[in-house]
Amino acid sequence: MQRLSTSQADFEARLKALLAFETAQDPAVDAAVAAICDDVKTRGDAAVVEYTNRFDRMSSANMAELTLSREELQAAYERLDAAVRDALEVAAERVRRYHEKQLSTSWSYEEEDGTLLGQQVTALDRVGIYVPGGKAAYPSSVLMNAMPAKVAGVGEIIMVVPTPDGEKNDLVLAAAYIAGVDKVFTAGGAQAVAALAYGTETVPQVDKITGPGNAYVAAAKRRVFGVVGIDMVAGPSEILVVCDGDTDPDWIAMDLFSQAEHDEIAQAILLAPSEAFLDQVQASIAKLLPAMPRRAIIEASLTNRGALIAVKDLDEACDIANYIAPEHLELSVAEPEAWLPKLKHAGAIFMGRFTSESLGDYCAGPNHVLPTSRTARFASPLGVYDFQKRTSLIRVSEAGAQTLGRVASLLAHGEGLTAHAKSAEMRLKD
Ligand SMILES: NC(=O)c1ccc[n+]([C@@H]2O[C@H](COP(=O)([O-])OP(=O)(O)OC[C@H]3O[C@@H](n4cnc5c(N)ncnc54)[C@H](O)[C@@H]3O)[C@@H](O)[C@H]2O)c1
Ligand SMILES: N[C@H](CO)Cc1c[nH]c[nH+]1
Ligand SMILES: [Zn+2]
Repeated sequence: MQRLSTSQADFEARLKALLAFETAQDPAVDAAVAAICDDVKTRGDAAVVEYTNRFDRMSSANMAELTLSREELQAAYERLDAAVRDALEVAAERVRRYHEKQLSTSWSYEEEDGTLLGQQVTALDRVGIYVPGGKAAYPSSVLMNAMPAKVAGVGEIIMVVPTPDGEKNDLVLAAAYIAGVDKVFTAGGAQAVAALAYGTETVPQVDKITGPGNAYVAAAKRRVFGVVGIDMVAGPSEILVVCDGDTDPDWIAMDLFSQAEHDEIAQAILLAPSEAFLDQVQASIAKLLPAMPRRAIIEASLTNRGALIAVKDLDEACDIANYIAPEHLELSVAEPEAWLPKLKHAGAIFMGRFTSESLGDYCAGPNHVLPTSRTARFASPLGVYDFQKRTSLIRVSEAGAQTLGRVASLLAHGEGLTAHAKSAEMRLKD
């Protein structure tokens, strides 16, 4: 894991190099994904089955073998250990309650002359949710995608999830059952994204695709955008911890591991105003890492995209945090609220020493599908608003047509658009 300091002359260049890890736009990945998407568009189910067999080491004969019914989801739910099932229910309920606050409603207002202006909010008809499953199974991601869609009132939710070696995860299926997912296909990667976007004999075409995934999933979502909507391109997980030096270094080391264990190219960075504290965290990492079951992934991630960075003070840490615009920002400091006004760019901010990022991953309530790769500069967490859309409403009264007609006519003539002008003028009384 790199040790950096903002006092180094080449710090900026080193930080940029650390952040410039963008495999989602790797030309080789893009080329492979383009071929897969075109093939699925042309050959439908047959291509989805072939790619799924190849990449997930399966031997399905047809799409029916990759289709799960609500009954199978229910059976998985019933097989769960009662304590685990309760935990899933608690998480689902907390996620639902949080997202209900995000629900937008239609509005309108009437002007003095009787003209009405407003906005009608409607839910999407059919969405596809991508649940990653290559290196780990993510029941929590089922909830984080499906619950806001449900709260928004989406008509139909189609889920895709890879099941490498054909191993289905009961927690994933049970989460789909709890969240009210309508159909599940056990396929992942670019082929599943393409199937949702273009539709196949078996997979219904959706209006929007949401959910995180690896570089192949990200490239496929970029590619099909326009045919369908997408939420964002959420890539490998990231954590940035800002610590004042007074948190148990073991806690901080484990928080860094928690995101590093997702992927060899996950990002884990610590900013602290004390070299001595960074030494302690480094020692904790060395002590705790050997016992971690996903040690190889964590080690690779910390080597590829990990750093312990010494800063001058917490003010400087906030400036760097804004530049990094991380998916998750842990503020492990005495008074986290005091620093909030300085922080603009992060997918989610975890405030205080007891708020481990992992609580947000599962059950705090806010969504864990968050902008990565510095896109928190302009993007927001997945939410109910991603499953709703807005339509403008305009009802002009006869009186309103007189005042607005004159304005529109002048502007239309200014643009040289005579039909526009006449259309407004014809409604003028004199
Ligand atoms: N931001 C979030 O909310 C969030 C949540 C959970 C996971 N994640 C991230 O999602 C990612 C999940 O990645 P994953 O790999 O575990 O699962 P995944 O489901 O995204 O990808 C697995 C699929 O990738 C495809 N694939 C693999 N190798 C391929 C190849 N050589 N050519 C073509 N296709 C290939 C296969 O079809 C396979 O089914 C991780 O980076 C993790 O950090 C993010
Ligand atoms: N940290 C991931 C988002 O980057 C979400 C997750 C799911 N399970 C565990 N973690
Ligand atoms: Zn996580």
